[in-house]
Amino acid sequence: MTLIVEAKQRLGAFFLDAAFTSEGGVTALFGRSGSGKTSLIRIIAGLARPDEGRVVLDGESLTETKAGLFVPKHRRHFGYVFQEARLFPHLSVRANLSYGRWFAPGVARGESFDHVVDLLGIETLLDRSPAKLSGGEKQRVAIGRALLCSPRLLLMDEPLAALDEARKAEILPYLERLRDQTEIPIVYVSHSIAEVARLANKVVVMRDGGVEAVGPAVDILSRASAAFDRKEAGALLQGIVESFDARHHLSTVALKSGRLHIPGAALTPGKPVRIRIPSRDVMLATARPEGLSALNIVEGKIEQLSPDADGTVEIRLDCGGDAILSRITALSCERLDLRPGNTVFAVIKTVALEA
Ligand SMILES: Nc1ncnc2c1ncn2[C@@H]1O[C@H](COP(=O)(O)OP(=O)(O)OP(=O)(O)O)[C@@H](O)[C@H]1O
Repeated sequence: MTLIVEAKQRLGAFFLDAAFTSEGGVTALFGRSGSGKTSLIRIIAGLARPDEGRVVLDGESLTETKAGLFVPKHRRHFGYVFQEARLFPHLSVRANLSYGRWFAPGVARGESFDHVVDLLGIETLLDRSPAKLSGGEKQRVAIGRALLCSPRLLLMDEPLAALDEARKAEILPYLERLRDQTEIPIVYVSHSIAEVARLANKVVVMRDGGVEAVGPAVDILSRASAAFDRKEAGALLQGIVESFDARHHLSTVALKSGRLHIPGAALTPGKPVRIRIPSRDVMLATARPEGLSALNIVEGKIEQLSPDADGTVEIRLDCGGDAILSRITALSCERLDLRPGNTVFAVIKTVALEA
């Protein structure tokens, strides 16, 4: 699967000028509110025509302004999931799901009804009406309906934004299954680092209508960027579960830089996992600390210091090939006399497991 997107469009005072390609999996369009994510996904969907540009899926041009070509939305055979589930209130869940089938092209390979119901865990909801579903359940049904249209591409615009944290946590594993168990490529719009860190293979960072950065999730999310919410910024690392200590409820995950101990869920040894370390939860020490309750202390070399106007500094460490970010005050940075090339010890307070 190859998707090529190039678009220039003037929208009032806003100018969208963005391009990216996707090779399948989940491609996240990530950026702050107003950066142009929805405008770009509307162009991919065929809901809007760019002033200049093209959308090409597997060699087939769907939008090609130079040639005056524009395939309308309903003939693109894409699936859509929006922030609000938009189910038909007068139809049961089953009828809502079956509705999608009407729009599936006759010869489409398609997911079977039973498989989609199973994938999304909605079997017990089939005879209910949408009014009797929670927000998370409605959204799972909306995803099911989109899947049953046998889409060539699934476009998801902030599908979790309207849900509270508990509902988000409930639905994320289903999105992971969707990514891992179907071959449908997904373009996923979000401004949440946690969601993108968990789901995306590739990340396109949008800023002021343009593409600020594009690349594998693990690389992009570990970079300092103005597009990231300060509270959420941090490093994303890839590791393998080594062991689980049932007595202490602690998993050990092997990274390039060593091992991290992660409290909570029992993880299966051998399983690849993604780990996110928020930069504000990483303290630095110039000597290996002793007598500290923190379980995770990693040695690294300072690669880069990026001071901010608010009196803090983001420090990027190279820890044996893994990048770890730390945000500390400019005063601490001065007192410790931190400079590029120095060896330091990162004291990690929290580690979030993303998959
Ligand atoms: N039809 C339009 N006319 C004028 N301005 C527009 C139009 N559509 C979008 N804009 C402007 O373009 C900018 C980008 O909007 P867009 O909805 O693409 O951003 P976004 O990144 O999806 O934001 P959010 O995360 O808040 O949904 C905004 O400043 C918006 O006001």
